[in-house]
Parts: sequence; C-alpha cells; structure tokens
Amino acid sequence: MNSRTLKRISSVRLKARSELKHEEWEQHHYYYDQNVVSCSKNQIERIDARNITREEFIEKYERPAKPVIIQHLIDDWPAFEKWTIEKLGRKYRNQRFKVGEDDDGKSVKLKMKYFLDYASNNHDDSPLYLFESSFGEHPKKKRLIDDYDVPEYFNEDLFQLVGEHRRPPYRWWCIGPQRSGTGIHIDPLGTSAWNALISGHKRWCIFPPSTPRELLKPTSSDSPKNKDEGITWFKVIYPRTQLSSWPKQYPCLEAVQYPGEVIFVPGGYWHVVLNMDLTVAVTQNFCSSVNFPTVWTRVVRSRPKMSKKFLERLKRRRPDLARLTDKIDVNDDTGPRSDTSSSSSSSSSADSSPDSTDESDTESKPTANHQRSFEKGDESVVKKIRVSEQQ
Ligand SMILES: O=C(O)CCC(=O)C(=O)O
Ligand SMILES: [Fe+2]
Repeated sequence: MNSRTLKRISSVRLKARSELKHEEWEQHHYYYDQNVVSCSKNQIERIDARNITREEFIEKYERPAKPVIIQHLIDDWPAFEKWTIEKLGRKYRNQRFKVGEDDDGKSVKLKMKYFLDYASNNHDDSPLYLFESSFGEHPKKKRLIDDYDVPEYFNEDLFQLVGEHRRPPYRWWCIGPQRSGTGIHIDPLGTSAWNALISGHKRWCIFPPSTPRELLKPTSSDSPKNKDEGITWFKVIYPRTQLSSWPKQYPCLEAVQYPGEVIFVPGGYWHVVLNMDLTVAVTQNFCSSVNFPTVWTRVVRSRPKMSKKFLERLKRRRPDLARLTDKIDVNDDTGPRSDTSSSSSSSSSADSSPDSTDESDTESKPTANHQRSFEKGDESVVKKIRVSEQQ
C-alpha cells in the first residue's frame, strides 16, 4: 500500500471498527489460509434465463421461495465493460464511497483511489468492504445507474410507490476485497434480493427461514471482536454445518457465484457471503406482489408512518393489494421471521411509541462493516415491537 493510502486506511479503520487495535486487524492470519477462499460445492440450482420467461421464473422460483442462481440474465449490461477495476479507478478516482459506519452510525467514507490500493494490498482478516447505497442521489456516483438495468424477473418494485425519499434503502453497489464478506443474516423487512456479480467470485451459504438463529450466529465466545464478520462464520460455524450431527431439516446450501451470474435470495432466508477474490457487484432488495403479505406485516410493525403512505399509494395504484391488507393479521407471528430477536441486551433503552416515529430507519443491509449498527438499530426495533405486542 502506498503511504498516503496507509494513512487514510489507519484513520478509517479506527472509525469503522473502533473495537480493533491496529494489530488486531491481522491477528488470525486468515490471509495465509487459502482454504476459506476456496469452495467446490455447487448446491444451489442454476437456471438459464434464455429459456425461462418472467412468468415461469415467478411460478417456479419466486412463489415457492427457492434460492437459485441465474445465468445469462444480465449479459447485455454495460457494467461488464464499465466496471473493471482500472476504469472505476479512473472514473471515480476522487469520489468518496462508504466503507463502514462509525460508533454513532455515521458513514465512514474513503476515496476510490485509496480503497482500490487497499483492496488489492491488505492482509486484514476481514477487510473493509465498499458498500454504497446512496449512489443514486449523488451527482457523480449516480452514473453507475446507467450501467445496469433491473432484470425483468425482478421489475416489480412496490416500494417505488412511496417515493424515492421515503422508501427504505434498496440498492447497493459493492466492491469486496478477498476475505471481505457479509455475516449471516436475513434481509430487512422481509424483502427478497437479487445480487448480480460483475467480476470475481462469491462463496454463499443459504439456510431455510426456520433455522434457529442460535445454530447459525457466532457468539462473542466464538470470536469476541469478529462475531459478525462473514469470514468468522466460515471459520467457526461452517464446519459444524458439514458434520453428520447437523440437523437435516436445516440444510446448508453452498455454492460459488461466478461473474455474470445473478443469485436470487427469497425473503426470510438466512445467508452469508465471502468474497473469494476481489469482487464487483450490485444488489437490490424488493417488495413484489409475491412477498407483499410478509413485507406488509414487517412495514406496519417497524415503519408505521411509511406503511400509511404505502397503503394510500396502493389504494390508487394497486387496489388489489390494498384490499389484501385488510386480510393480513400483522400480529400473526407464524410468518417468516427476521433475524432481529436476540438474547443480547446491548442496545440502549428504546422508547415504546411505535406510532409516533418510524422505528427502523437505521435498519440497513448488514455488511460486515455496518453490521454493528444494523444490530443496534434492529435490537431496538425488536424491543419496541415486543412492547407494542404486549399492549
Ligand atoms: O456481500 C454480499 O455480496 C451479500 C450482501 C447481502 O447479502 C446483503 O447486502 O444483504
Ligand atoms: Fe443479504
């Protein structure tokens, strides 16, 4: 790393992971372990988008909530030419991108030129991950939007109805150094996701929604300072999933995602990701008419203000779904869960007035580097929900 990069990285590391001392970034020597960034499993079904219509995809994969890797869905994206590391380094050289959050939940940003130097030249156990959701609102960074299109399979996007400024964050542009990743989680608000890989390789493990979180989540005793990192999961939990004693009803679906492939993660599924080499990807979460009942329940509970606006817009634009909300019991807990319930009591006291404010504004995608704030925000949301349920 060049000395300017080193200087910027030291400062960013301190802000993004204040719990780690300088030498602790490399304490496990994962850089020297090729095993964790290798994988020969291929347990997620693959399909070829050229032979499957949107309607077939919805009936065969989205409605039955089947994780699947889709080939040839994004072959015509300009991103394959535009998002090479060299071109990104030139076009966005001095633009600052989010690589984490500080202890107050504020974005920690780094210029592209420093991040790319760091990405290819660090020995960190779980490197910083560039994970940017606000590129659409930025004069220069918004050019990224021209380089891809939402695939037809996923083009129903009901949160659009509430407006760009009111809707929860929904798209992330990501550059992941080797060994960076996303710890085990379920995506927010019951939404489903697609994740399109432009370059590099991602190792995925996916588990059914019913899998108990206690089985899947590393604890502080597993790894005091790194329990939420993707690589920690692969080191600590993954080996257990491969034993004959692992419960058969919670199968681990493991696969490598190759460049050009899109993975579909249905709402409610647990997933964990490790970047096996330097990756460039874009991912979006969505609410469609298929996952609407679950998402509606989650929105009413954790974003009451937004749910009112959403219903108002649905009445005009999707009266069928607006009518459906009358039949959904938002207190019914049998539906897919979130990964929010926790025995941890680390969150500060949350007030119990779910109708006065939306509670989960802090709920976001749990990248390794902002997982802590996701947990914090989420914890308080859960507490508030529990309080409101008891009332
Ligand atoms: O690191 C990744 O590519 C996975 C991201 C993910 O699952 C998420 O953002 O919810
Ligand atoms: Fe996710």
